[in-house]
Amino acid sequence: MSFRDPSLSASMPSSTSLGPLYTFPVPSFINLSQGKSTTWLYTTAAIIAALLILEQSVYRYKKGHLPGAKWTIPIIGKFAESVTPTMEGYQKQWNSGALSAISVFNIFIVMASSNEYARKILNSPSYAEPCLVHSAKTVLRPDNWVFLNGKAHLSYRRGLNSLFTRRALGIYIGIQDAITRRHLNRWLEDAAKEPAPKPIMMTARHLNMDTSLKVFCGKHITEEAALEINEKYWAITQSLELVNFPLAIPGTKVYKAVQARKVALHWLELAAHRSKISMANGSEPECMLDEWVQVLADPAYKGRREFSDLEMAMVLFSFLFASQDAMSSGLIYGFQHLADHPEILAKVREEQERVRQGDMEKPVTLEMLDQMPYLNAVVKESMRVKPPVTMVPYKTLRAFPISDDYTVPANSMVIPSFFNSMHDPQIFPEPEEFKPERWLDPNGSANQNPKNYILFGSGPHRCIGIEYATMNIALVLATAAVMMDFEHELTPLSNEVEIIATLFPKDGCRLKLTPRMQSNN
Ligand code: HEM
Repeated sequence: MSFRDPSLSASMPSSTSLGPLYTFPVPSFINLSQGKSTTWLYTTAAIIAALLILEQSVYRYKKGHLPGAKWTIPIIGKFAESVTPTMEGYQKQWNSGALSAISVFNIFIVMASSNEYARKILNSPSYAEPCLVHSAKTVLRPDNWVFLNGKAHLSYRRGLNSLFTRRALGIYIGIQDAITRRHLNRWLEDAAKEPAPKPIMMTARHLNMDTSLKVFCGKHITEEAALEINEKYWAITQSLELVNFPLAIPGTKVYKAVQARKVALHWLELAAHRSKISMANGSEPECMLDEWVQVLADPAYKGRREFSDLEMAMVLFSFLFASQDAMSSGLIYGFQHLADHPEILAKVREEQERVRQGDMEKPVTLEMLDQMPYLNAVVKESMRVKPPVTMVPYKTLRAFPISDDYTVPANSMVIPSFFNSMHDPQIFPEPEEFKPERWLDPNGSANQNPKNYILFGSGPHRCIGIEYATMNIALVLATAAVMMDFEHELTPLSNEVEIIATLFPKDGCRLKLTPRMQSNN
């Protein structure tokens, strides 16, 4: 029934039961109980109609002149689209205007698709703060540091910066190199047994998870623990829908994700405990936890010194949460782009030969990565074409005058979207094309407009793991390029995008892998 149905509003006054003012003589032939139920029926209908009209009026008022549907679907709004999002749907929304409006379950949402507005939201902490998806607080635990804002966030985050210094990255890269080789060798062994092309979706996710866990915890986490976390983590990814069943009751996605988080936190907490013992016994730092414990013990360190095992575990879990899907997406598209562009893969291999001086077994160091500008351009370009994170939900703390003629109401969701910034044809001519060369010219429009490369966000919540993430994707792609040939089996779904928290090729990127003679290109 439409809320605009005139017969409905016409019947409203006579059907309300607001006391003596509206009492009518009831003919004696009408049975009293039937009369009462009819009155209740009309009353309920009137209330519902009033609420529906109110809902529409509030939506129209908040939307103002922004593009977007004139009316919102009663109660659920664009819920159906948010459950099965498509790139085409998002693109339509982004292209409808630099700011556009939608509503889902009466949450008023403003999408900001231009670079200017996206950056403005990310850099206006007094007006808007990150709110992540609805399930994130339950999955991560509300006391996780990522939910801090303002000064408390700033000072907590400052303490964590020491985990991503060049010195720390120098420790991590050795671990990344070893884990990557181990996994890629396993990929090749499996391919030798079953040579047909197979999707790398889950194997690449496993490689990422294993790398992260070993970088974070080193020898303080067992193989069994790492395997168990990897197996259970998929439940967490699946719970990251924009709107989810709100209660974590058995059977729901959020419940399963919470169980997975409990397992992960248990192992990470144990690892923190072991790291503290190991460092107290005078060991050299071998992973992120060790580095953290050592920094805290440094007499020159000025921040808070005491972190319980659980608190450290929650920080590491926040890193897993922030990185697992984004890094996997970046990696899988990296493989797909290289496989689809053999001429670019050949240039990556040329550079590897040169920097590794023919010794393909030599572990990659930070200094070697510095000498691989082409590889870095490949990684940058691959994530520009298919940005793993296309948007981040923020919420307004108060009315936010985002432009001269529009103010986002308080308590709205406001979503900076990154896709259009990174596909702006003025800055990235032929934006859909994979062209690493555009990053090699320091005077080219890509390098001259760094604000458009908004892949990792901007402002106080900008990604803390940028260097770590890019170096890991670079290292895996470079190692794969020298160890194996990968042939992409193109299917009708290869260029279709699946959105599962981040972007993935719908067919999972089906590769045929064969070992490579390492000395030729
Ligand atoms: C390709 C990989 C990655 C992408 C595309 C990515 C992207 C992002 C984006 C867009 C944000 C939100 C920024 C904002 O609101 O302005 C973010 C935040 C964050 N990322 Fe990443 N990220 C990646 C990898 C990582 C890794 C490897 C880590 C940690 C090891 C990490 C840790 C975080 C954390 C902790 C935050 C929240 C920061 C805060 O609130 O202060 N991310 N990331």
